[in-house]
Amino acid sequence: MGEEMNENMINTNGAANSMGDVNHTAEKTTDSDVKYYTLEEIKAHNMSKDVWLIIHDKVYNITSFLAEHPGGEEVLVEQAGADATESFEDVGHSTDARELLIQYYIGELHMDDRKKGGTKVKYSSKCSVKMFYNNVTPILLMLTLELCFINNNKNSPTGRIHYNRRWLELVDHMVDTCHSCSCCGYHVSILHAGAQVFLSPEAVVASHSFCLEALTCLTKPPLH
Ligand code: HEM
Repeated sequence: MGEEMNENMINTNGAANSMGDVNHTAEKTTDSDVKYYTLEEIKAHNMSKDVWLIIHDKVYNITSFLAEHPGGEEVLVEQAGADATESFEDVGHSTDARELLIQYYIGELHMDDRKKGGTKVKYSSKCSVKMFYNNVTPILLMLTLELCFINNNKNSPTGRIHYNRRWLELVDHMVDTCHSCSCCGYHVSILHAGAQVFLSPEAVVASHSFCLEALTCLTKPPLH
């Protein structure tokens, strides 16, 4: 069975990590009742009606979630009793998916079975390039839009107000869809009109459609 945490063990509770991981243990247990499971114990729960997974050194009993998983039961059963960190992160699960995890949390992977340096997923250069383009492209697009608009409408105050309204809607939308990056928790911040807006790749991707919408809107004559 799981081993109670002793005083010499490192407490991983409450530590915000760079993976955008949800902090479960602080909500579910106190320091003294964190359960530690060995890899051997976890491996035993590898059947389609009994599935435990390790994600970022945390142990989840997801048996009751199998049928609800939007990505299907099969992918979860394939990972049963093992470390699913990499597959979980590869899919690029949303913040909602990460929050869902909380209710299935049962404990921590035993310290002796943890990989040195933690289970940080190494991102391929392809992923970094994708993240760079996801984050930088819409910002450049928005700046270009703004410059074009200022250039074309400098003599039209109504046009400027119209544009500002679109811009604010755009910013609001980004705030609404603010997430930490589903693969590494990375945030990008931009400063606009005194308000700090946090962008994640997901929010940025969402903003693409808004940028295009704004572009369409700006190409129409401003409302008078
Ligand atoms: C046990 C923890 C897991 C939870 C709570 C979870 C939750 C979710 C949720 C809520 C979604 C809907 C999309 C989203 O919100 O991101 C999803 C989609 C998906 N998940 Fe999971 N998931 C888990 C583990 C995994 C694992 C280990 C794999 C891979 C082996 C996986 C593969 C997928 C796939 C392929 C999709 C569909 C993505 C798509 O259609 O865009 N999931 N999951």
